[in-house]
Amino acid sequence: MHLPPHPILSETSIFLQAERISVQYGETRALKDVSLQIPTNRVTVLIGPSGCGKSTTLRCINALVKLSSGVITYGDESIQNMNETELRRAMGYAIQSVGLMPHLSVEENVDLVPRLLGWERSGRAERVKRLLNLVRLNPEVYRNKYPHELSGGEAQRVGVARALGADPPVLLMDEPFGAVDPLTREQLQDEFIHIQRQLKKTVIFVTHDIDEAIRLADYLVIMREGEVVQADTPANILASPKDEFVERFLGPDRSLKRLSLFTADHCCIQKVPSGLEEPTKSVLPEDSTSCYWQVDAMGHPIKGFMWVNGRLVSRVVNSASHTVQTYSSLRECMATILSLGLPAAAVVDDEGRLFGEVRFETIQTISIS
Ligand SMILES: Nc1ncnc2c1ncn2[C@@H]1O[C@H](COP(=O)(O)OP(=O)(O)OP(=O)(O)O)[C@@H](O)[C@H]1O
Repeated sequence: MHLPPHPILSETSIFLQAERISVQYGETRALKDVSLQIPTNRVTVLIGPSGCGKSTTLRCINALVKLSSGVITYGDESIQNMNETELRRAMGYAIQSVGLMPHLSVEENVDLVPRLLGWERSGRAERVKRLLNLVRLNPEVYRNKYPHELSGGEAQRVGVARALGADPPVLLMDEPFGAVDPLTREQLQDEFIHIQRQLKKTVIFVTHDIDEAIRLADYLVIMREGEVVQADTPANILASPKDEFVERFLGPDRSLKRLSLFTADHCCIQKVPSGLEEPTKSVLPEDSTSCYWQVDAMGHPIKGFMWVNGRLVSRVVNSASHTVQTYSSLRECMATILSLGLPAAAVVDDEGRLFGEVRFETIQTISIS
């Protein structure tokens, strides 16, 4: 390979790589001598302006497009030489338009690849249930629905569950969260991070959205006109964009974007003043950069307290939009802090119980460091 070794590439094994691949569609050279190494068990995000060759790269990896030259290898084998069953076992594919079979129920859609691979029927129903739970769709509610009965976000979730159907080590995702509103998109990103922490797949993810890319990528590949312009960790790219094109592509708010690189658990403080009762003066010093969190009997936050001009003032924090998860980005933490006007955001666990807090002061230090 002629690519310089890269830290993220040397700390993970490389199983999948493209070596000098080109693709010609008639007069159009969609890919020009692209070399890429995909870090195993990490998320690689391909991004670049429309028509730069992102989807073509993904389709080459899935052997849906014929290479004009070059080779893609998976382990020791050329993708081109793998048969359909081998490919299906190795790679799950989720796309923007979801591509669910309209005449099949949710269960049948998720079960599609395991069934085609001839897996035992007995274990498959259980697997569908587990996958639907994983993408946060209640199997009892959704199993027998048909695609036309789903919202855009629900359909995308089913698409992801289907791509995970046969438990492939590699997941190819082409704008999988493209066709939904920004709030649902953010929710799907959160869930994706949550799932990836558990499953640790080798993911190749195509997106148009630079914020999504920075948030999800371990390894970010910026493409332009059929070529790779820069491939590195998002932190390195934000710190040193290679040229003016990359700089323009990242946009002017690079320090704010850096906050998307970290999640709440990165700087969450767990021992924070909290209790079932409203606070007394003594539990929270007047110059505190922390909050006192009042919780209910289950440990769910109800109110956050802070000092304002010598008075303890409270804000209601009893809904998901008032709190953040351990895997929420610091950018989301910042938004929550600003919208509530508290010095910190309450971090909750999967059951919605108080886990700790992320302080404005800490975020500020990270954003300028
Ligand atoms: N089937 C095809 N036949 C002819 N040209 C194609 C075909 N598919 C893609 N192209 C061309 O190849 C180039 C790369 O397309 P590709 O879809 O890979 O880009 P992209 O970066 O994924 O774009 P977008 O972000 O708009 O989805 C474009 O110029 C496109 O017009």
